[in-house]
Amino acid sequence: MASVSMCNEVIQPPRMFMRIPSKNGVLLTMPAFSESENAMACKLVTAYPRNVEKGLSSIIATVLLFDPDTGKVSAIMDGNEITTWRTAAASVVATKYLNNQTKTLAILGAGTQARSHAEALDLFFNFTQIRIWNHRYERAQKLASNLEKEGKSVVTCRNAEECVQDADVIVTATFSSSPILKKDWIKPGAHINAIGAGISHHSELEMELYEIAVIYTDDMSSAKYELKGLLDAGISIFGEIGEVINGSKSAECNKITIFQSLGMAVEDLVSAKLIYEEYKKMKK
Ligand SMILES: NC(=O)C1=CN([C@@H]2O[C@H](COP(=O)(O)OP(=O)(O)OC[C@H]3O[C@@H](n4cnc5c(N)ncnc54)[C@H](O)[C@@H]3O)[C@@H](O)[C@H]2O)C=CC1
Ligand SMILES: O=C([O-])C1=[NH+]CCC1
Repeated sequence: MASVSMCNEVIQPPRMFMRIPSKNGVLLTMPAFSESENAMACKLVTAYPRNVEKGLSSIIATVLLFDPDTGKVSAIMDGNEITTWRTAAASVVATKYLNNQTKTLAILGAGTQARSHAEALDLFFNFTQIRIWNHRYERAQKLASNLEKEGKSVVTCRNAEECVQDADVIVTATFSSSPILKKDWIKPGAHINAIGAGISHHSELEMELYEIAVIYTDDMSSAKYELKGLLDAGISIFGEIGEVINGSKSAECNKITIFQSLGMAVEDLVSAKLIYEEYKKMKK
């Protein structure tokens, strides 16, 4: 039986993955309950990297919000925007605690998460420069031109090494199943938000980088399953971002830090509850 992340007030079992190899897709079910919010939800989210060729999002999510007192469904809502922004919001928090230099932001990837990370991180840290690399260069150019319309200073790079050189904060947000970020390219003290994945959550960064960095994650009980590849290779996860926030773990800002984001159901839960409450106010 899988262990359940159950602090005093949140119940969040490890999510279920149903892989569909013939379609190169995966369906995840992500339930959570919060005592203090008196809220219960379950996100259903699919990841189909090849959807891009069909003009669809590669991540498609739906959130069911329940009345926690009866178990009755109170709302079914689109979960794409929730997933897009709550993931970037978690990276903003990680960056705030794990980095004290925020001049240059480098983003590897140019899809939905790359965009939300550029916007959310820049809103909070006001970078001097944002650099973008993507394996399809035209997509990097397209994202850069959209961000420039919002008045941001953006540079596109032809290779990932050039993009991350001397960067203070790095985001990886791709479907790459082989490393796109290497240890030797990164300056001491840089902070990495590792968001994306191919087959496993930790495929975007080379193993040597994990070996020298201090690794944080969002949920240790999920990490036992979803970061098994790292743990089996003898690499340890230093702690949760929440433990840095509550002071029980240190923020090793002078070292290379990695926030290995998995995505938590409780993030979707609180976002969905907020949206539902705003919706009810509007209907009055
Ligand atoms: N940690 C979390 O909570 C979340 C993680 N994700 C992950 O973030 C990643 C990006 O998601 P989205 O931005 O929604 O997808 P997207 O499809 O909008 O963007 C994907 C990006 O990866 C690039 N890419 C695709 N295959 C690649 C390859 N083999 N090598 C290098 N680059 C490649 C694409 O060109 C594009 O720039 C995915 O791995 C997804 O599973 C998504 C949502 C939440
Ligand atoms: O937390 C999340 O929603 C996801 N994590 C990886 C793909 C979608």
